[in-house]
Amino acid sequence: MKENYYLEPFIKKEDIQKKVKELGKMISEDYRGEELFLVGVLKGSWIFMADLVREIEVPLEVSFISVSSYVGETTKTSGVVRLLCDIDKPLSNKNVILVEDIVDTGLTLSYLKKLLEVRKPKSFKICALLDKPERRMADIKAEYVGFTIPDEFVVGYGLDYNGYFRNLPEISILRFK
Ligand SMILES: O=P(O)(O)OC[C@H]1O[C@H](OP(=O)(O)OP(=O)(O)O)[C@H](O)[C@@H]1O
Ligand code: HPA
Ligand SMILES: [Mg+2]
Repeated sequence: MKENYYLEPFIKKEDIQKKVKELGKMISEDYRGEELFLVGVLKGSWIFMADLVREIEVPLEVSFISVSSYVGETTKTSGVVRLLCDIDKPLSNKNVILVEDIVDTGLTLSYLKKLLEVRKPKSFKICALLDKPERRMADIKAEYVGFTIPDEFVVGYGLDYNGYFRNLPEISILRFK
């Protein structure tokens, strides 16, 4: 990757951990006595998903779906959501929570909501670590949100730019020089 960028610290590792615990607690209380089927949206949600499931106390299964719309060296969506790999199990009679790293324009989640709701889950909710409401193009809302953030391109904790930075334990704003 070219070195024409710098990272501005934004959300500390400890603050992410605290928020993930809170989300896990909220979800555990809401689904007490029930079972859950969590669907992670690859690749961005994989780290968040791994931490979140360990904070949820109700019995649960995990699956993943892979889609992509931000392709290459860009901070703008292509506007076209591509399904790369589908879930491995039916969703009928499951309490589904779709787990996302970020809701930005909302095009990815709006595509996924339409795709999955026709499979007749018992219930369907969305949990997103980050929400960037200023950029919304589709009418979509997550029921569980970690942090509401301004219109900045962020990386780390699973979020990438051109495939890089997912491994950073904190979330930073990517700025170009
Ligand atoms: O609300 P939107 O504007 O649609 O943006 C959010 C989506 O974009 C990113 O995925 P991306 O297409 O970059 O794939 P990735 O998860 O593999 O990085 C992110 O992980 C969300 O899934
Ligand atoms: O701010 C972002 N960072 C990384 N990936 C993204 N996909 C949508 N918005 C973002
Ligand atoms: Mg991405």
